[in-house]
Amino acid sequence: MSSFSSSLSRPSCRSSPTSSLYFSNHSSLINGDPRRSLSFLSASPQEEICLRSQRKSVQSSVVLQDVVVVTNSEPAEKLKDGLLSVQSQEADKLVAELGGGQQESTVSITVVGASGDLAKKKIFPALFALYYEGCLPQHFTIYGYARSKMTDGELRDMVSKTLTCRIDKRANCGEKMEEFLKRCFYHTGQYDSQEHFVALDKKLKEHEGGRLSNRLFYLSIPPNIFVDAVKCASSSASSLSGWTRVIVEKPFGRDSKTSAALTNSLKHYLEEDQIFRIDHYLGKELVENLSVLRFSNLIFEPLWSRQYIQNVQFIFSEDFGTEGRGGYFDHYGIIRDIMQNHLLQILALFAMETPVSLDAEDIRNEKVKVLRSMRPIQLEDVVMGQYKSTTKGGVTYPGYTDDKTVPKDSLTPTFAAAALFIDNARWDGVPFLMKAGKALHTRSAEIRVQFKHVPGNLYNRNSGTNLDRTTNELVIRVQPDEGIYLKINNKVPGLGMRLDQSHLNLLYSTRYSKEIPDAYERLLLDAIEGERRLFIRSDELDAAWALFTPLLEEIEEKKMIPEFYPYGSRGPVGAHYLAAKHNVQWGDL
Ligand SMILES: NC(=O)C1=CN([C@@H]2O[C@H](COP(=O)(O)OP(=O)(O)OC[C@H]3O[C@@H](n4cnc5c(N)ncnc54)[C@H](OP(=O)(O)O)[C@@H]3O)[C@@H](O)[C@H]2O)C=CC1
Ligand SMILES: O=C1O[C@H](COP(=O)(O)O)[C@@H](O)[C@H](O)[C@H]1O
Repeated sequence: MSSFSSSLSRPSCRSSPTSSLYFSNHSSLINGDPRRSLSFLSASPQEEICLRSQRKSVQSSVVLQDVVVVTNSEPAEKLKDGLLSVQSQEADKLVAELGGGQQESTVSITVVGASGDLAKKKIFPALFALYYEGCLPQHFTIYGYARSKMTDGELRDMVSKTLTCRIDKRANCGEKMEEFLKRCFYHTGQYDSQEHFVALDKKLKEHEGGRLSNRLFYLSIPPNIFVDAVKCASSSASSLSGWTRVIVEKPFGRDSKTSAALTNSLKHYLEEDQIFRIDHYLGKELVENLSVLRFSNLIFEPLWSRQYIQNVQFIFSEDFGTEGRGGYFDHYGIIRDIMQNHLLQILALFAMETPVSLDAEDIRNEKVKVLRSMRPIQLEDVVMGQYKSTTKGGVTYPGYTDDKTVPKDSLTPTFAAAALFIDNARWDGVPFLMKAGKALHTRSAEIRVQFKHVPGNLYNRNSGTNLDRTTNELVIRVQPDEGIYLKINNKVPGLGMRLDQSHLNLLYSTRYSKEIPDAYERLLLDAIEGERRLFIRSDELDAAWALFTPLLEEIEEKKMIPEFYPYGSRGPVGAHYLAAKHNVQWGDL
């Protein structure tokens, strides 16, 4: 099976010891010096070094058992035979020399809100996975920061309970966990205390040991304290020698006004390029693959328009309720929690024009353009629901308002469906339907592209009476059971002429033996590398809020009452009427 790479490709960080040459074009420059380039790299099995330079500058990758550094002063043929191989522990020194005596660097990652749910569930496990894969730099330290009193040992205990190894990554996993935990520390502090951040800064400096310091702060805290934490981190714990970046978790405000206020406050302390607004759906494998599917397969891009596509559906469903997050959720609701960010981001990637390049700014420019071409959502194109308690098989499932943190008379929607339109030449008149809900019958996220009917189809009479059932549909299943399939009409084998609909099916678990990395791994690594492509730029955020704010205000002003649906059902029937109004049938029925 062949595999290939591009300048955006990320070779698996710690390549397994092998002598294969993947590809090499010797074009990356060290310190911009056109006479010298860096090909690289791998780690020895004993000591991992993930020598990963900016992907913009490194385009070649030679993977060998030892760390390998080559310069393009050698002709290509000679490089293959005469690679300069060094012991892994010497690699940094050598690279520093090649880089003109550049200082060794270190990355300190501070998880602000380390005692919380997201930190435990996602951030520490993702950092460990990156460490296991050899993707973290040689010199790195992880600090947990929160108000809860904890020792380093207690943090390590807490974190160790969350770490797992992938099924295909069992070798030395226990050892790796131990090594990783030794790099994790904890600092107790208030989020608005300069003094506490000064103390953190002091500890970070001790670990950095005089190396060039790069610092990443992950704000895993409630949004009302984002600005306090950013203020303290930037004034008292910024790096003085390297970069300082801040990952901000959603929600980025509740509407255009509050989002703009948050952006302004953040920009008071940080430059836009220091702010990494995370939308973890952009880090999901199948969402990353959307552009690959579309732009690297000739068969799809020509069909990607109103000429062939009848409608597109973005569907998110969870088979559990707000469980434990009712307090947060009630203030936001499903439209802000899922549609305005996760589903809209996927829609923008789906519908944007071809970017000039894969550069972050080129992609984000196209996303902004398509978002700004969209019509603000009309209330009559929205259906809302809220789950109610139900008893099934002797088990009673709670309703949304049974959650103690939710007001009994809450009108917050836990389900919504909406029809959106893009007023540009490519998509004029094509309904983009979104559906998102909690406490439904299943957990899934998918994109469904329903194509138009075949004009004058010769085989209509062999396909049954319902023409809608014979349209082609491309399904991108984001989760679970990641896969892509295309529904096609096919002749049922036999002497007669009968057609049925079958699937051309790319199921990831059967095609690829590798386990799929969690979205947070990709995004954390991108933030460490300064790759902004999958993070939300402030103008994208403005455009996203501009679409939803008038609708949200109207819903709140009019105190719209959501339709009730039983926990574990398929959601309110109103969603079907909405689809029918736009001549669409939901594909997930
Ligand atoms: N959990 C999830 O699945 C997801 C979360 N997010 C977002 O990520 C961020 C973190 O989420 P999550 O971990 O669930 O949040 P938590 O509610 O668990 O809060 C994280 C930490 O912040 C501190 N904290 C909580 N409330 C307050 C408060 N009122 N004032 C000061 N400090 C407080 C607590 O630490 P201590 O008391 O020790 O200081 C807590 O452990 C939030 O912005 C959330 O919206 C986004 C997507 C999914
Ligand atoms: O951002 C959020 O996402 C989760 C769903 O994420 P997933 O990766 O598990 O699909 C959702 O449960 C939560 O309400 C929302 O805030």
